[in-house]
Amino acid sequence: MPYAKELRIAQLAVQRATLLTKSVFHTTAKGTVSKEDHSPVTVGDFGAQALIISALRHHFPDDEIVAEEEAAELIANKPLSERIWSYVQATMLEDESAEQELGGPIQSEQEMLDAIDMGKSPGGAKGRIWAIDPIDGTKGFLRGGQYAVCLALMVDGDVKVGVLGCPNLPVDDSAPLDAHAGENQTDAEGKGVIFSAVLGEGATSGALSRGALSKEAPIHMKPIEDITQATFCESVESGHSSHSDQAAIAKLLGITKPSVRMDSQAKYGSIARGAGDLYLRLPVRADYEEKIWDHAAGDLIVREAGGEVTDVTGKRLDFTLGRTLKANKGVVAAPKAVHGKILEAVKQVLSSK
Ligand SMILES: Nc1ncnc2c1ncn2[C@@H]1O[C@H](COP(=O)(O)O)[C@@H](OP(=O)(O)O)[C@H]1O
Ligand SMILES: [Mg+2]
Ligand SMILES: [Mg+2]
Ligand SMILES: [Mg+2]
Repeated sequence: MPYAKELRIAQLAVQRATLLTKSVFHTTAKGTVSKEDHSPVTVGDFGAQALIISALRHHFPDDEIVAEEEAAELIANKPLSERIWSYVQATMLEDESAEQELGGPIQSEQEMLDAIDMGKSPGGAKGRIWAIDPIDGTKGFLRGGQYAVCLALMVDGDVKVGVLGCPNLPVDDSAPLDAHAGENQTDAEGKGVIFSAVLGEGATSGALSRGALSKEAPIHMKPIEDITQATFCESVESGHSSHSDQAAIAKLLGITKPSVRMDSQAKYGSIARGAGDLYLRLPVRADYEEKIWDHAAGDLIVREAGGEVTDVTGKRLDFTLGRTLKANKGVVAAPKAVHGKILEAVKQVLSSK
């Protein structure tokens, strides 16, 4: 299979990073600080990013990396840096050979800070570029809701590999779609799923494990016979996508079921495995540029599962333009057969505003 090594390393790296986020979640002080745009970042985001970048550097030292977080804040905040370092040191895959495969532990706090700062590539249309969102849905993570550790490889601006680690989603692809699923379930009861895709090779899901990778199975979007019976997913945060526009679109399509609100790219994973049907992300602000790390893995996983992903104008998401999706507005993801119909409703709602 093409990109077999990249896929395996990405899956192991995502799996290890989720272990760190889970241990941070179980402490009361998550080291939350507010970034310049007033969004939160935690010990979990920084630590997960350090661990993923260290694994990528070990195997693919010449690849570029576009990652969400940077170390500037930590250089000025030594206690926070030390806390992250203690989690990074303590996190390893329980399977020793898998841990070794990732290149072993980061050697020092400084090396950790350096790793965090290796994600500053401007991105673009040329070469091999990894996109990392160490915790997507940080607000969901803090609430005990959904979040995802996200990693994608782009080659010449085309997403080739995508991996999403979703520690709070049920493993079972046929479990009913429920935004609160993870909240009442333990890991032993089957919580934690990893979604993956390689371009042209399909999409899969498997159990997130604490060690070696688990067995995976192919996933597919659910064919929709009757759009009025569809379930659509949207963000929890009304500041990230327009709940009112999404409700108007659903109404126009005759959808009566309430939306399922969940944070993060767990939405892409959920529709890719047929637990939900549609994902609508209508812009709230005309000037917001979606970040590539918020979409690269999910876009590929949904397309490989039989879906179509475009923006609200019907254009494919364009990952060639740098760290943001400058040429796109919003996201409309649906099974291929009905995407055109959904898009018509989106356009109609937007043009009547
Ligand atoms: N005004 C806005 N419009 C759209 N997305 C936004 C936004 N402000 C922040 N976001 C992004 O929304 C992501 C979460 O998506 P969702 O709403 O689907 O859970 C955040 O990722 P992080 O949590 O990684 O920062 C952040 O990048
Ligand atoms: Mg963020
Ligand atoms: Mg994100
Ligand atoms: Mg994030």
